[in-house]
Amino acid sequence: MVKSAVKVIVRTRPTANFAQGYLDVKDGIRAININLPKKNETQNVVNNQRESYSFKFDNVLHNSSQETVFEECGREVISSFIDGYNGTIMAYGQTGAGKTFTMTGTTANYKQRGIIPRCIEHIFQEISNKPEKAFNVSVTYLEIYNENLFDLLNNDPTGSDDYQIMEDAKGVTFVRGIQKVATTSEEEALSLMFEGEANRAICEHQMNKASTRSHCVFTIHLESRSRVESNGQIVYSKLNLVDLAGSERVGKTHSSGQVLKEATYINKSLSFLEQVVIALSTPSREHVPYRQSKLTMFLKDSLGGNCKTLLVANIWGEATQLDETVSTLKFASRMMRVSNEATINIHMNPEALIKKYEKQIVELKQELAMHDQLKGVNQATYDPYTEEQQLELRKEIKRYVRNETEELEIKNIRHIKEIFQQFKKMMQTAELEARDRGSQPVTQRESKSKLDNGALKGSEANVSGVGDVDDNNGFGVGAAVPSANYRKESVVSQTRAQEEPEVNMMKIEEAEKAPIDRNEAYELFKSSSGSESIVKMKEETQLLKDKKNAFKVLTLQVNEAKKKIDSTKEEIEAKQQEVSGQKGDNDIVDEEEMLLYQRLKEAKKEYRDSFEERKMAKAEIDFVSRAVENSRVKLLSSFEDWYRETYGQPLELEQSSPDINTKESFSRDKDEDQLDDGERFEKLELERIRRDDPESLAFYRAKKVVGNKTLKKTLSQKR
Ligand SMILES: Nc1ncnc2c1ncn2[C@@H]1O[C@H](COP(=O)(O)OP(=O)(O)OP(=O)(O)O)[C@@H](O)[C@H]1O
Repeated sequence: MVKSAVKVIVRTRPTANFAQGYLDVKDGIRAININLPKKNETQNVVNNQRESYSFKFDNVLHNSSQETVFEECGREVISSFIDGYNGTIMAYGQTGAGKTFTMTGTTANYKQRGIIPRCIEHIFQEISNKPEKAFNVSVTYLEIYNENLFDLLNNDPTGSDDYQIMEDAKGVTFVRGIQKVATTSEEEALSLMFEGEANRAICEHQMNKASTRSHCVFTIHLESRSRVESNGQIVYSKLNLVDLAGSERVGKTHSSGQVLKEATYINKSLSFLEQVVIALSTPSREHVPYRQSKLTMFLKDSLGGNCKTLLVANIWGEATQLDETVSTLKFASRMMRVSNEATINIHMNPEALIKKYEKQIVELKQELAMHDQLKGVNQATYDPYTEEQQLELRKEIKRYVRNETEELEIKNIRHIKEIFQQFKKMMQTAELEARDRGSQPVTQRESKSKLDNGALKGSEANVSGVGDVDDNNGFGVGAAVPSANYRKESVVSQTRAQEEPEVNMMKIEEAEKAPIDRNEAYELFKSSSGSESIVKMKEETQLLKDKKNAFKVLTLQVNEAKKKIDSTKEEIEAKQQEVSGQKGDNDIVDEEEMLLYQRLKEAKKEYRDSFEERKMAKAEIDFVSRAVENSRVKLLSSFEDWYRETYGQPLELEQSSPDINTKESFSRDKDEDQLDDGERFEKLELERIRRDDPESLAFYRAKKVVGNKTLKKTLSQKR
């Protein structure tokens, strides 16, 4: 068991107006001293307000880089998170102190990325260094605004009353209804972060709320199991990365209306967070008021107990912000008193549980047998009935139904269950036979035989005597008239409709037995359940082609306009030289030159317009390419599902994809000469990143994906 207190790190936002003399930041000795100016000095009023404060923290990061902050805050939490401990990193502080900068960073700049993208990067790195374990990573992104919950991974993040914070039997908190998205790579997880940020901005706009007024929690969920030991253990852990709402006090903001309402909610939830923290740091505590706010409910399993918690207190070291700085530091130092006992969250996997239960069952049976013996119930057994026992029981039931015996002797619960079981089987057999008889064509021979036997007389011909007892099969469907026994060879005529299903059945049976070559299977799939997807993908591919053609035309237009600009400029220059050669007439612009300027202006406008249009077209191409790629992946996975269902076995790995690409005649890796300008630029850019800064590749790719999605949203809103 690891014992740790909540770690508190103070980070200062760099400023040119640092409050020298009032604020003394000693990062070497991890302390901050504050000397407040006396407020009432000038009014000759006795000033009881404390003037100086001294705080000590786990660390003080003064004007530090994002990398240093991550090294101090993220590393340790991540490695214990990978080992199965929950972790929480929270950014606290007044609006503008740098909470979002600390947690997310600037999304436009890789070097300035914050704790969340760095955690994602390191988690996937650590995972790849542990081949002996299998990991599943998933992500949720929650926003709490005015005590309402919003799912930032939902493309319509306008909140829902269905979202509810719950707690499972093991005390793990979760939000019912929000999306938990599985991710297999750094790039995917980063895309989700960017998507959440984009949704947050959209939601902010739609609901007219500032992001600073809400709490945001990006949670990474991890599930790991050993690949080498079969101990059946699954280790679960979650890492909450929290960007808290601005902590400034309501009084200071002199607010009203919506702003006051928001401020009240924030102050309440932060104050409950503080109460929870104080309760947790009091050893004799009886009750911790988690349920007072959504934030504390959600963080319940991440503040006390099973968690490693870290608070980054962001301060803004300017003289005008001193009050807020004191308030932030007070909160931060109270947080340091919380003591956590972190434990690994181990759950058993279902197979291991089954083994455990089987063992328990054997032991319980042994105990029961002993119990029966002590009570003199010698025959009690708990194994299933044998075939002979079942047959014997069926005979007993028949005798009972025929009234040959008054009652069925009941021996024990197992016996009752078996009677019901057999009774059910007999009923099912009877029903099946009744159905068979109803659907059989009557052959001439059988009809004749019925007539011979006098079995069909007038209306009696329809009476089958359902419910009579059949000695062979339990409950019968009446007297076993010859026509009731279906024999294929005796059927004189069958309709085509009756024949066909049989032929098809044979085909399927054959197919199930012998899986065919992947390409043949793919052809079959294309003409059956895959046809719709193929059509959709073809349409998208065609659309992509059209967009690319349009893009080429626009590129030509841009180049034409550029040529026009250059040639007009040359003409103007020539004209100016010609004019300057003519004495005494150098300041006057003649009509020809005027026209040239006019032409230049028009060419420039043409250039700008087609350049903008081309930019838009490029973004659309990116978007449609992704749609095609998505359809390709979906098609592949539905082909795999179809193959598994049809042939009862999965498609071999080496069989899976390549032919689908070539068959649909589009490929992700094109030759250089097949690329258009935009694609060529993108390729060069990716090559540059790969060469100069390979670690940032996933970050850029993820940003591009989300950029496309946001564009899609924007386009669809425009329509
Ligand atoms: N350590 C830092 N280095 C450089 N710039 C910073 C730093 N901290 C904050 N900033 C800049 O200060 C501004 C405000 O920061 P940020 O938005 O992160 O504050 P915040 O506390 O999250 O505020 P809010 O509550 O409004 O979300 C941003 O422009 C951010 O880029």
